[in-house]
Order: sequence, then structure tokens, then C-alpha cells
Amino acid sequence: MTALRLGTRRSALATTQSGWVADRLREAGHEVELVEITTEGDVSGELLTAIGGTGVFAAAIRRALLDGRIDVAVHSLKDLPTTPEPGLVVGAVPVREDSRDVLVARDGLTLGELPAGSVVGTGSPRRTAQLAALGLGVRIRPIRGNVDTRIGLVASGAVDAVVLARAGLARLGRLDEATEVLDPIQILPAAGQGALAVECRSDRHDVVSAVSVLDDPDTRACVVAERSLLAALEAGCTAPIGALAEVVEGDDGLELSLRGFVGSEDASVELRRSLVGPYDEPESLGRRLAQILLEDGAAGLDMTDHPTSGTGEPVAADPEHAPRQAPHQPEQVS
Ligand SMILES: NCc1[nH]cc(CCC(=O)O)c1CC(=O)O
Repeated sequence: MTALRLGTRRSALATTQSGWVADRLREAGHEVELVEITTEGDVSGELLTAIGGTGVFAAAIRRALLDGRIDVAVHSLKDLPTTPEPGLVVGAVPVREDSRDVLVARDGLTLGELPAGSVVGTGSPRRTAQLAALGLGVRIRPIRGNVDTRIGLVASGAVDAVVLARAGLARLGRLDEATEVLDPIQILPAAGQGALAVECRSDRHDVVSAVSVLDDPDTRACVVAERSLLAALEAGCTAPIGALAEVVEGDDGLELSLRGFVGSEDASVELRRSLVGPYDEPESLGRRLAQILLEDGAAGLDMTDHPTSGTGEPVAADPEHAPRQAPHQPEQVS
């Protein structure tokens, strides 16, 4: 096999993630060449929920795979639509980072220490709905932009705090800027958060076999359960849904524990349920938990992708706040 062409977006997070996968493949004896891909989400300044959700990032990369311009693509799993793409396969789900969200607040504050009326920036309906459900009296301001931009909004005083994925900060080496790790009891992460998907063409058996060494079965089982929950709720990737699966020790060996949150951004609905099931049936576990959530009240909610309805003016990705990256490289909503 000649060098594997690994497609990557140009953002700091994307290149870090792709670089990590490239290094693992090189360790396994493969030659790897990085190929840069620009996506619609990278060039538009719109709120992501307004331009069709996070799928815009995955779509351009998937086209490059299908066209044969690249052999391998690395996605943040939480940004990958649950609908399978014909002709493509997730060849590996590497071991995942800590899946939790973190708070980055002014003056080292925690969520509980933020005074009522504080402004929390997030473009994620999932984070908005769960923050609202906590009843803290904070105001949500919709924002977008890459990690650097979002942290910059706290530094400049535009917002009092932002909520980010811990995994993103960890990969960028900026974990020390988090002021609190948010317990999933309060804020459940997005399905697949902290995990990567290594995607390739299903007819390229040489590539499928090369990337398979990166697969972590426990992580794969967990993210399959989480994504099955999302799919069974027929929810878009920007829906106000949280999901977290963990491998637990059962009476007869390993089992999967799955927790789910479904809510609305105005906190009029907030549902949390959990279920434990067999390790080797993650898909059914997700479907069964979705059924319970639907029966208990999620059925009436609109969970298709829709523009987020925060309480303040959107704060666009401001180039001034992102000195270390070009302004057209925002991260996705989640
Ligand atoms: N929503 C965009 C996005 N996609 C993946 C990550 C971080 C890494 C991950 O969750 O795997 C982030 C940043 C964030 O939500 O703060």
C-alpha cells in the first residue's frame, strides 16, 4: 500500500486529532500523508444551527473519501450524523478521552458560584437545556467559534463563562483553563463526546484493516449505545439531548450502563432516565432507553435541527479573539 492520505480540517482541534491518529498509524508501520479539507462550516460565520447543523463539517470530508481524494478521515464522533453513509465505514473508534463538559468561568468560578444573572455563552441546545434545567438564573447567550474564540469571550468579559468539551481542551493542552469539570449528574455530554471516528471506504479492505488496530471495543460499545439512543429519538445532531454510556461490572461480567437526557431550551421539559444492558447489545440498549424517554414525555418535543433560541444577541466568531488561528475555522456546536 502507498502512503495513506488522511484528510483533515485546518482547525487546531481537527489537526491535533488527525495528527494523533496519523502518529498511531505510523507506529503501526504505515506511511501517512495529511491532506487539508475546507468545509462550509469553516467559512460561514452563521450560527451552526442555522446552516444545517454539525453535519456540514462531516459532509465535505465524506465527499473527499467517496471521491477517492483521501483514504482516511478523522471525525469528532459527536459531530458525525447517526445516519450511515453508503460506501463508508467507521473503521476504528479509538479509546476515548474524558467525555465530560467543563466550565471556563471568570475569576475561577464554578457553576454554583456564578451569581444569578450571569451570562453563560453556548451555542449548544443540549447545554442550554441542561443549564436551564438547573434553575440557576443564569442567562444563556448563543455563541459559536473555535475553542480559542470561546475562551476569549470570557477573557474579554463578553460573557461570564462558557461550557466546552473537556476533551477539546485536553487535546489542545489547555485543560488548566477549565474552572470546573461538570458532573454528568448535572450536564450529560453529547453522544460520542470525547471519542473519534476513523472513517474510510468500505471497499478499501487494505485501509479498513490498517485502521482497525486503533479500535477500542469498550469505547465503540459505549458510543454505539449513545448514538443508537440519538437515532431512535430521531434527533438531529444539534438536538437538546445528552447521552453517556459506561462499561460496568455486572453479576455475570461486563455490562453497559446508559444515561440519557432530553429537554427543551426553556426548561419546560427535562427528562433523565438510565438503563443497564448486555455489553454486546449496545444498539438495543440505546433503542430501549429512547423508548422509555419517548413514553415518559419526549415524544411531543421537536428534536429536529433548528436555530437555537437563546436570550441574548449572538456573539459571532470574532477574529480579534482568535489570534492563534485563522477566523474561518470554528468548531462545531455541541
Ligand atoms: N462542538 C464542537 C466540538 N466537537 C468536538 C469537540 C471537542 C472534542 C470532543 O468532544 O470529542 C468540540 C468542542 C466542544 O464542544 O467544546
